[in-house]
Amino acid sequence: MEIAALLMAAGRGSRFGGETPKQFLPLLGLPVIRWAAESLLAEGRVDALLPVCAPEEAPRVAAALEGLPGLRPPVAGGATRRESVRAGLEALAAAAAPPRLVLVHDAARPFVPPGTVGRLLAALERAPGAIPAQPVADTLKRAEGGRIVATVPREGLYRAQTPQGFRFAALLAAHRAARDEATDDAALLEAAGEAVALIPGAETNVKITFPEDLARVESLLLARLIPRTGTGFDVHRLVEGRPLVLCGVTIPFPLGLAGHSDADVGIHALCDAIYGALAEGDIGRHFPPSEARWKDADSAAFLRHAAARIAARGGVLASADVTLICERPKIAPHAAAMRARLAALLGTPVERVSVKATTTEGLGFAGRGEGIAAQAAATVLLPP
Ligand SMILES: Nc1ccn([C@@H]2O[C@H](COP(=O)(O)OP(=O)(O)OP(=O)(O)O)[C@@H](O)[C@H]2O)c(=O)n1
Ligand SMILES: C[C@](O)(CO)[C@H](O)COP(=O)(O)O
Repeated sequence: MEIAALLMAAGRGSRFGGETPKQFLPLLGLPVIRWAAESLLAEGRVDALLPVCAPEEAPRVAAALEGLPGLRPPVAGGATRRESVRAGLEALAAAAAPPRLVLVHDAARPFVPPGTVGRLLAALERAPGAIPAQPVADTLKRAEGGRIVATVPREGLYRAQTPQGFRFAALLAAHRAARDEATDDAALLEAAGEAVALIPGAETNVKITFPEDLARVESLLLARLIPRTGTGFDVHRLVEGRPLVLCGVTIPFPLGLAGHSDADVGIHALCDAIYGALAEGDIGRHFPPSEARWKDADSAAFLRHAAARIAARGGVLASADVTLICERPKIAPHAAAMRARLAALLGTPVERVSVKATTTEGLGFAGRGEGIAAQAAATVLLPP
């Protein structure tokens, strides 16, 4: 194996707070750690990805990283970041073929700027260690008891980021020799008297430390996403002896809609709009009417699937708008409940969901009360 990467995820996120460690929180629908891993692997240079996490988090890490190329089973971390990295390095050292180079990346840094890994690997041809870093731009003060005691010259000062890259043997030796704590791995190589090169860092390579960092990263990612819009249209016939289910809400009415599933035209049109925005076919492709298991099915399952497809593509639903077309029943009294139900199924704030209705002025099949139609539009923000 040439290049391995340790993905550090054993921290508790005490400065961030909350029940769930920050690296597992959702960021536009995907866990932070998934963004970190995908952006680390995006340049296609890493042969093995070794997550390091608390033992009880192993199932959560495996689920979050499922399907990524080169993924290895998680290694148990320690009480400090240094101990966790050491555990990961020892696991690599015990492998049949230890790597020549190793990258160490924080799972709490979800956005590795493109080109970073290539620049690190190139720098490792000249030095045993290399890290991305940003020059300090603010004036630095040292303070005691809330009072400034000195202004620290900022010339030559940098803020260290990850991923950090190392020749594996050099980093392993530095960790094995380390006696003191260190907040990054470069510090251990420096202490061992080894050269560590700098490559340009980026302001977008944020480490999520405090809650406001998550909001900052979310807006950075949103700015990179591309809006894609899809439309959907569906019609079902009104018949006796069936419940009337529209946009996930059962409405008292003497007739119901006929169909293979529960024939919820609103949800069907919205699913098609979402699949259209994703360019992933239509509802019939995902849930063929030829399959008996969808007979009388609750269409809620179809909409949950469409929402899961958005998340799987790393996207987010920006808006969903459904128009029901019928003379009767009147939709307005039920529109709020329908919006709430659709939003719950989509896992999205209700403000992003709209349900409205129109008649056809008595014209056509809808005007004659033979059936109900629905049209929908959905806009999804997707990574490029
Ligand atoms: N014992 C530890 C501590 C930290 N980390 C990882 O190292 C990265 C950077 O650490 P930091 O931001 O300090 O995370 P936490 O230790 O979780 O945060 P805090 O210090 O606020 O508790 C994170 O991805 C974190 O999961 C780790 O693997 N093992
Ligand atoms: C490794 C690191 O992300 C480089 O900036 C940072 O040092 C981690 O430090 P923390 O104190 O554990 O947040």
